Formats: sequence, structure tokens, C-alpha cells
Amino acid sequence: MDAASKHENHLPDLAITSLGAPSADSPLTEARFVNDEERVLVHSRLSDIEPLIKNSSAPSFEIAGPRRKIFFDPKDLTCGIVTCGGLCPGLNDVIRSVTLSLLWQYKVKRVIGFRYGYNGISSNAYEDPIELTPDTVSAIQHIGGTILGSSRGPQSPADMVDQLIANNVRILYIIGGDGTFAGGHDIANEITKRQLPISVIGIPKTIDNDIYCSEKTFGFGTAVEHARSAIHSAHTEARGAWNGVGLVKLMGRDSGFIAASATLANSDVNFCLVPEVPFELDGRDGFLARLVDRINRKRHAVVVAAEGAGRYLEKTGRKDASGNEIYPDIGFFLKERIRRHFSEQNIPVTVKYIDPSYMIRSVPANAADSQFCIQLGQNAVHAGMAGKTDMFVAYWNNHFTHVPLAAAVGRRKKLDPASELWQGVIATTD
Ligand SMILES: Nc1ncnc2c1ncn2[C@@H]1O[C@H](COP(=O)(O)OP(=O)(O)OP(=O)(O)O)[C@@H](O)[C@H]1O
Ligand SMILES: O=P(O)(O)OC[C@H]1O[C@](O)(CO)[C@@H](O)[C@@H]1O
Ligand SMILES: [Mg+2]
Repeated sequence: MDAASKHENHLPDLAITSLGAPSADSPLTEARFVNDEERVLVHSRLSDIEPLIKNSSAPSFEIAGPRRKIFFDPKDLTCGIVTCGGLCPGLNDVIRSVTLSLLWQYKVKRVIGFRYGYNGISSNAYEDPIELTPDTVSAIQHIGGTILGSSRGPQSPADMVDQLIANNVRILYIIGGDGTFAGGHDIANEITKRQLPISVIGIPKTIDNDIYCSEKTFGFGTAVEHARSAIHSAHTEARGAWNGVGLVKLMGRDSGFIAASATLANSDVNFCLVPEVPFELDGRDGFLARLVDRINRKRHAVVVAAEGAGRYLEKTGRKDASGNEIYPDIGFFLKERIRRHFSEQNIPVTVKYIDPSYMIRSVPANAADSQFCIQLGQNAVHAGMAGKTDMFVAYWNNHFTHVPLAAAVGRRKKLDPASELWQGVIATTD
């Protein structure tokens, strides 16, 4: 959901599923308990809410937080954690937060970590699950990546549920993106089919920040920070040559949030290309003509291209193991086209191409992301202990919220060209 779709009427179903009525007292003693009737409005502008309130139909999310009554008995409880998809700063912070909150706050019996994504929950697992204890997670927040490992590629939901039963897991915490949530929703459906008391709780992870119904995802801010230093280098290189062009490709498969935010965070950028805003390469108003104009005026230029901007080039026909389309390399393509265009016009040019690639996502989380990870993890634990299932913890209008996994399956949050973010980019570039 982006700024524009906040104002649409076609919202996904936001009702949260529970395994049953929670009946035991929470062991938490000093918590500010919330209840399911406390809701967070989807809309935040008065002009949007007023007509909806008159019809008693203002859409809202269930609020996250500790419940006074819990569903599971902690002393018999085993919980599992899995990390899937691409790496992201903060994965270890979330693993640590979930583990310590389960063991210290709720005093559950056991926490295990499945290795290398959904493969680790299958009967063909590369590795057995590992015990997660206060000792094993004590300093992991200082290192990038995930101590559990990750993977892409499908597994059978029936097989995964069999393995959850074999490991006695009653709450499964899935840390991942839209694909992971699709997989988690399949697992939850299989659990419902077999009428098992097993909960599936998601925590949204992706540097792309493209999870529907969540304003931000952990790791995004850290990735932008590192993208910013690549842009700084590109600017230095561009200024170091007469007619210098610094070209930076940034990750962002289907959404241009990293490119747009890094552009605003480093206002030396002159052109920002994102998948949501199609661009012409040739012609009088095309990118290449505008680049020549900029070079003639200033003798240097900085171009930032999101990986997904390459979707307008020819199709590669290739997909990754999870079925995500692989786009042609926009960076190499632009580098060659810029050189050719300037050469055809007899204008000397020096193009320095920087692809920071995995360097922006394999790093440890920054302070803001670490804080966010801790809170996401804690709220995920509260939701699981209360017996919620088939949902993920999100962040919306300054609150942590509960969102059905199904709401984020098959949808991606996109950069809205009318948004303040993109309008800010337009105002600072060229
Ligand atoms: N439609 C789907 N149904 C069931 N499982 C899926 C689906 N899409 C992806 N998965 C599974 O979820 C896991 C992670 O998916 P994917 O590789 O797409 O990453 P992701 O969670 O979207 O994260 P990111 O895009 O940030 O890397 C993989 O094991 C994949 O097979
Ligand atoms: O090379 P990998 O691991 O498939 O990851 C690349 C993809 O991962 C992401 O960073 C999302 O996690 C995308 O921006 C990018 O397309
Ligand atoms: Mg994804």
C-alpha cells in the first residue's frame, strides 16, 4: 500500500485470524497491555477519514502489542525461526529480539533456528535446525547477514508442516519479503486444513521496502545509507573528469524506493531512474539528450538507476529460484548507450560506473534499523503468544500493527509518482 492506495477503497481484507480464544494469564508483569479492539487507522488525513467515519467504515489495522491473555503455555512451547530471500541489514537483530523475548519475557521452553530458508524446514534440508539460546544470539546484532542462512526456491507446504510437527514447533516466525509471506500463507493454510494449533507470524524484511501495508521494512534505511556513499564516490569521480558522468546502479527489483531515497539523501544526483516512472532514452526530451545538455552546462553529471528500471529493456527470459523475473543489467546498458551517444555527437565523455550491489545489504544494521528490528521482533512474539496466526507485524501511522499475510501476497508497494518522495526527487535533480 502506498500513499495513493491509502486513499483507495479496494483494500485487502484486514481481519486477523486466531488459533482460538487466549485463556491463560500473560507472564508479563510490567507491560502496557493492548486489546484487539484498539485499531490503527489506515488513513491519516482528516479529509480522507471524515466521510468514512460518517459511514462507520474507516478501514483500520489491529494494533500490535502484548495481550493480557495468551494462547500458548510457555513452559511446553517450542518456537522456530526462519530467514528467507535476499540478505538484509538487521536479520540478526530480529533473530536475537525474537529469541530473547521468547526466552526471557515469556520463558518459553525452547527456540530453534531453521537453516537456509524454507529448505531448512523441508525433509531435504541441507542442515539440521540449531538451538537458539541467549548465548548463541548474544552478539549477533553486530554482524551482517543471518546466522541461520537464507535461500530462495519453493518447498512443499505439506512437507514443511510435517517437519514443524516433527520438531514440535508451535509458533513459526518467518522473516522475509513478499515471497516468504506467500510461502508462510501456504503453510498456514496447510495447518488450517489439518486443524493444528500452530501459528505462523511474519516479520517484513527487504531492503526494497516493497511490502504492502507496511510503511517501512527493516534494513531499508541502512541500505540507503550505504547507497549514499556509492553516490558520493560517483560524484567525486564525475567532477574529477572534464565531461565526467558518475553512474550508480542500486538494487530495487520492482520498486525504486532505495534509488529515490538515496537521491534525496545525496542531492548531487542529476538523474534518477526508477521502475515506476518509464523514461525515453532517445529523442529530443529523452534521457540521453538531457544528459548532453547537463554536461554542456556543468561538465559533470551523476545518474542513479534502480535495477528494476531495466525492465523497459529487452526481456532476459530468466527467473531466480523463487520465480522472480531477472531484468537486464541497466547499469552496463546505460554505460554503453551514454558512450555511444556522446561519441556519435563527437563530445568527449568519461563514464565511471559503480555497482555497490550486495555491499548495501550485507552490512550490519544502523542504529535506527536496529531499534526498529528489536521492536518488530518483540511485537511478533506478543502476536504469536496470543495465538494470532497467518499474519505479519507491520508499521503504519507511527504504530506497530497486525496485517494478514494474504494482504501482502501478490502485491508490492510501489513508489507513487505523485508522492512527496518522488516530487522531492524531481525538485532536486537535473
Ligand atoms: N508465490 C509463492 N508461493 C509460495 N512460496 C513462495 C512464493 N514466492 C516465493 N516463495 C518462497 O519464499 C521464499 C522467499 O521468496 P523470495 O526469494 O521471493 O524472497 P522474498 O521473501 O520476497 O524476499 P526478497 O524479495 O526481499 O529477497 C522462497 O523459498 C520462495 O520459494
Ligand atoms: O542476487 P539475489 O540474492 O537474488 O538478490 C537480488 C535481489 O534481492 C533484492 O535485494 C531484494 O532482497 C532485490 O533488490 C534484488 O533484485
Ligand atoms: Mg520479494
